[in-house]
Amino acid sequence: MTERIGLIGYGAIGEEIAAALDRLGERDKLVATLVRPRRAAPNAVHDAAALIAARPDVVIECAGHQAVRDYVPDLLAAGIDCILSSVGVLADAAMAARLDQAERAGGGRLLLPAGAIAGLDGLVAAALAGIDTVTYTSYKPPHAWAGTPAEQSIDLDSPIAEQVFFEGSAREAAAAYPKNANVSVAIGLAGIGIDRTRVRLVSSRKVDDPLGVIEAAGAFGRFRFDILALASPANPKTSALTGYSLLQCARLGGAWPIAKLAR
Ligand SMILES: NC(=O)C1=CN([C@@H]2O[C@H](COP(=O)(O)OP(=O)(O)OC[C@H]3O[C@@H](n4cnc5c(N)ncnc54)[C@H](O)[C@@H]3O)[C@@H](O)[C@H]2O)C=CC1
Ligand SMILES: O=C([O-])CC(=O)C(=O)O
Repeated sequence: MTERIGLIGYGAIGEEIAAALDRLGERDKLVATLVRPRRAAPNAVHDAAALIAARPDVVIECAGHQAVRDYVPDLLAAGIDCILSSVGVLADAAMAARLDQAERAGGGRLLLPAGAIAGLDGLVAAALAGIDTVTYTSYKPPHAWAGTPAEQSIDLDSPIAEQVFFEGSAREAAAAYPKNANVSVAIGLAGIGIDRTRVRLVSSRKVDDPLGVIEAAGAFGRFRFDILALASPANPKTSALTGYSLLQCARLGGAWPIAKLAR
């Protein structure tokens, strides 16, 4: 079991992880939290060097795509395993190559857990058996899409029950919606790739919390996963399940359904 955990970011997910460690009686495992100056957090540090100096076995990133770019290559190069929430950053091929290179140079593993969704194990198995199509549809209430490019496509205040405002590949979804479509890339990497995985993003008045639907079909048969995961109380964009997926990945030393198995 992992004894020393570091965090990058102390927002909705970071606070949920710290609270879960408290409930488990494992708070001492949180050896450093990388936050912006003046942000209070358990064992707060403010740069990658200080995080590395705290000697975590594993670091959980829950801060966003830019934080991955800024810190994760150095951590991997220092031999530290990194668990990403912001899996969508791998939609940027140059960044994915940089992370691969840092892994090879330093020995730290880049771990990509299921986050807000479920079913990666089925996708990984089906990828071997043969999958023809994978579609991920993300339904979130209108306010969860505020501050995203959805505002340029649709009127979020409209009384229309459901508005599909994006249809495209997982790569396109993750690049355009970095705070809402990270799981598209986890699904893509587990299954038929991020360019062949289709994504639909929907502003829906029929749900109060994020509803993710994964549908896959092929030589293996077909399956459908519906995940109605309650939104984090602190962030309507984020399913509260996410932090627990990241934390279990850390606690189990990376032995958790991870998208990267299939790459
Ligand atoms: N894989 C998945 O299933 C999901 C992934 N995510 C990812 O997790 C990220 C975090 O989500 P939440 O906790 O809900 O967001 P949040 O906005 O509540 O918290 C993010 C925190 O990170 C901090 N932060 C940002 N850049 C930083 C930096 N460079 N250094 C230190 N701190 C920094 C912010 O100040 C904020 O406190 C999202 O941006 C998204 O990329 C979110 C939901 C699901
Ligand atoms: O939490 C969710 O429902 C999914 C999400 O935001 C993401 O994939 O970035």
